[in-house]
Order: sequence, then C-alpha cells, then structure tokens
Amino acid sequence: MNRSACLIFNPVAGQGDSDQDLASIKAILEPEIDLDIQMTTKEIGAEELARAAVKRGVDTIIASGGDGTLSAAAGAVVGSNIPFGIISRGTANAFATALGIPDTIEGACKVILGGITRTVDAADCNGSPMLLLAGIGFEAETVDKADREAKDRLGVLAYVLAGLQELRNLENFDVEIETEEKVIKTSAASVTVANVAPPTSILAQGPAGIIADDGLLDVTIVAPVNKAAAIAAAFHLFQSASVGNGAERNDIGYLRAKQFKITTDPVQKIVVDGEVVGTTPVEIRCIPAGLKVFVPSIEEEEPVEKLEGLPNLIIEEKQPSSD
Ligand SMILES: Nc1ncnc2c1ncn2[C@@H]1O[C@H](COP(=O)(O)OP(=O)(O)OP(=O)(O)O)[C@@H](O)[C@H]1O
Repeated sequence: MNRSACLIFNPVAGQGDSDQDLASIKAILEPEIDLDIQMTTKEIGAEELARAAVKRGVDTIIASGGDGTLSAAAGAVVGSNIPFGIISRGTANAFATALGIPDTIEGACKVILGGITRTVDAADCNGSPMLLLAGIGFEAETVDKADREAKDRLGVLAYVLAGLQELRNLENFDVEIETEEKVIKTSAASVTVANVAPPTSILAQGPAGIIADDGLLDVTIVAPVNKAAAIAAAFHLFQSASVGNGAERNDIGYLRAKQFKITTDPVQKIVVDGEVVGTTPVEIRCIPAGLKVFVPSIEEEEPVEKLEGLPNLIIEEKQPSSD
C-alpha cells in the first residue's frame, strides 16, 4: 500500500517556475506517496494548512516553499509526532542547509522517499514557532531591506547587498540577556539565538557547531566598535566556524541555555527563520525533540568519492579477484 502525505505548496516562493516545480514533485513522489496537495494563498498560510492537516491526523506532512513556508508549516507540526518533509524552493534555503537536506527538488524528494527521520529540537519565540534562529539588530535590518523585488531580481545576492548597505548604519544597542541562571548586560550590534543554523548564518556561529538535538539554544553576541571591526568579526566567525572552533575575539561572545529573555535599548527588529516578525523584547525557549524530520542517510550526506568533472576522466571497473 502507498504511503500518504499532505503536501503544502507555496506557488509564489523562490524564483523558479512553480507549475514545473509541482509537476516534478508529483512525478517523483506520486508513484509511492498519495499526495493531498494544499496550496498556500495570501490569506491562508502554511501554518493554517499544516494545523488542519495535523487535526485530520495525516500520516506525513510535506512543505514546499521558501524558509517562511517551511518554518510556518513545521511550527504547526511541532509536538505532533507526524514526520515532516522539506522541499526547499526559496532564496536562502537555510532550513534545508542546516539539516543537511538537499535544496534541489529531486534530492529533497529522494530524502522523503528514503523515509529516514531524525528528531530535532524546536523553539518558541514570543509564542510563535521558531525552528532555526532569531536575529536581533543587524540581521533583522538586513532581511528587512532585502525585499521581494530584490530577491526576485538578485536571488541570495539581495541579502549580501542589503548587508553591505546596513553596514553603513551600523550602531550598537544596549542589550540585557536573561537565562535561568544569569543576567548579562552589554552592548551589541547583533544578537542571534539559534536552535539550528546553517553555516551561511555567520552571525549565529559564535560557538561553532550548533547541536540540533541537545535541548539547548545558542546565543551569539557581536559587538564591533566600528565598521572595520564588524567586517573582521564576521570574517573571524566564518573562519573559526569553518574549522569547528568557537570565536575568540573580544567583540564576540556566546553562551548556551534552555531559554532566553532579551530586552534592548533602543527597541530592535527581530527576524525569525527569515521573516521579520516584530521587535524586542523577546522570550525564546527550546522545545526539546519537538520535530521529527526526514533527513538523508549518512551515506548520502557525506560522499567519499567525487571524480566527475576531472579532465580526460576514464574509470575502469576491475573484476573482483578470485582469491
Ligand atoms: N498564493 C500566494 N500568493 C501570494 N503570496 C503568498 C501565497 N502563498 C504564500 N504567500 C506568501 O509567501 C510568503 C512566504 O514565502 P516563502 O518564505 O515561502 O518564500 P520566499 O519568500 O520566496 O523564500 P525566501 O524567504 O527564501 O526568499 C508569505 O509571506 C506568504 O504570505
């Protein structure tokens, strides 16, 4: 008997041809999974559709769209124990990258067909779901500046340009961070609270290696004294994270806890999972083991051989020796 799933599909996400995308998804999945396809609209979003699917008691929920769609759908699935599949078609695709899921339609569908799930933490940010991270200050301003028109025209470069533009307005703010154990007061240009973070979310990389299923959230505080220091701090975060080391500069701090209450002066914008959602103050708490998500098998995640593309390549398969 075929598996069945509710597919929540955002027809306006990303820069591709969504009719073609949906046709590809159906062609790959439908031979094995009966799909109940639900389209998001301006009025009825992915969260509402996923909530209804959870209520109906579907076997699996699959979401396809940008990070906004995936996060909204996943938020409704948290705590339900229904396995969740991701087919990314957005600009940044941070959700897929953070969980090691391919961001091609074919690759993502293969992961869902493979049926391997992993339980990861989720989080609650001011009463709304958060799967990846919340950015306060610099990142929120950057995401706010990269509008739909810029993303359609430039793709992920829209974020880079918005970041460079935002660097001109760089200003530190006062911040108070309260955990169950302590209260930290400092000034910062950026505070990021991460449950899971892709390597591209540089401002979340203070501790390097954020663990998706440890029941904890990681805060990274970046407090550069000027623009040059901001660039150096970002470069340091990128470099240290890529070799798996925690940041060592004095203008970068990080800590790990189950929950954080953060207030700022002046009030700062907050971006959660790629969408600007409001302003500080903010309370974020980890929901341990909140989401069961389809992930690639280890073999798919870490290829041990890559030869294609080499010049004049010939590969001769040898017969196994008889002794
Ligand atoms: N049918 C629709 N028509 C217009 N807007 C829609 C429709 N369905 C969803 N939306 C809007 O799409 C937004 C979510 O987009 P999503 O994040 O999935 O894609 P994206 O913006 O292309 O991705 P990224 O954030 O990676 O650029 C929400 O603001 C939602 O209201």
